[in-house]
Amino acid sequence: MSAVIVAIDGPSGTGKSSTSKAVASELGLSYLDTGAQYRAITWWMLTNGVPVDDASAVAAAAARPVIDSGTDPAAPTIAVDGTDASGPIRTQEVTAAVSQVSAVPEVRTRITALQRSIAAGAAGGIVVEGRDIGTTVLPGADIKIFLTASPEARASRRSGELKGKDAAGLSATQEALIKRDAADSGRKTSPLKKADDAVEVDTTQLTLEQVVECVVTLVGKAAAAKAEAKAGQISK
Ligand SMILES: Nc1ncnc2c1ncn2[C@@H]1O[C@H](COP(=O)(O)OP(=O)(O)O)[C@@H](O)[C@H]1O
Ligand SMILES: Nc1ccn([C@@H]2O[C@H](COP(=O)(O)OP(=O)(O)O)[C@@H](O)[C@H]2O)c(=O)n1
Repeated sequence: MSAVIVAIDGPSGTGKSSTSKAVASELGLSYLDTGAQYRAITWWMLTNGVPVDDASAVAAAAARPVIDSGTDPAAPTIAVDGTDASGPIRTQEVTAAVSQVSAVPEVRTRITALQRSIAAGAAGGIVVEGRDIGTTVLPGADIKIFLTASPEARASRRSGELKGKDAAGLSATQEALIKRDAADSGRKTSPLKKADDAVEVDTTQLTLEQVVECVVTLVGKAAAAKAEAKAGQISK
């Protein structure tokens, strides 16, 4: 597989992380979870007493945390100021605050620059998943995929992850998910949006294996087209 850049976007619970990791592992590509980076900066704001509902306070602090993402799809990592943050970034407190923090333009500028430099450094190619990868972060990606699924399917997947510990209940989980999607889609800077040239895959009725197979096929086609275009240029 040549060094393809794959952008996978979509709302929460559509299968972005699971699909991206599996596709990257299967094709020998690096993997970047951009949601984990927004969660990491949000966790830093919360633990450092920055009021997350004050956009100017968040903007003023946006450059302070050092965020480091490991891009091995078999063992992705996220560290903040040298400390492993993979557990704390998944708490309900962070989930509830992340849309507010990620809407602040100074946060997006900083994290977008970090994402672009990680993608540029992935010599063997990379799968980058998030909300604005195809539209803003990597508009020149070799293949863009936009995953969707019904709100019911997404909520039941999220609830299933909590394995009986979904104290809030399925309908509250669905409500929180819809609220976060609305905030992510409605923000001014770089909202959650399908790129015009992205391929939309509705995963509601598909198993994870079927989604992975579909994406692997799409990436394979994009890689072949890229290799062919390159060969054409060389022979000219
Ligand atoms: N097609 C699918 N069918 C059923 N469950 C799925 C499917 N895709 C993902 N899942 C499960 O749904 C949950 C959320 O998936 P995840 O990849 O974290 O979504 P996202 O990154 O879009 O929020 C995970 O527990 C995952 O195993
Ligand atoms: N490229 C991205 C990725 C995530 N995000 C923000 O980060 C949050 C968490 O992303 P995530 O991918 O971890 O969310 P889940 O769908 O996995 O719960 C999103 O709700 C967005 O607010 C973003 O703004 N842009």
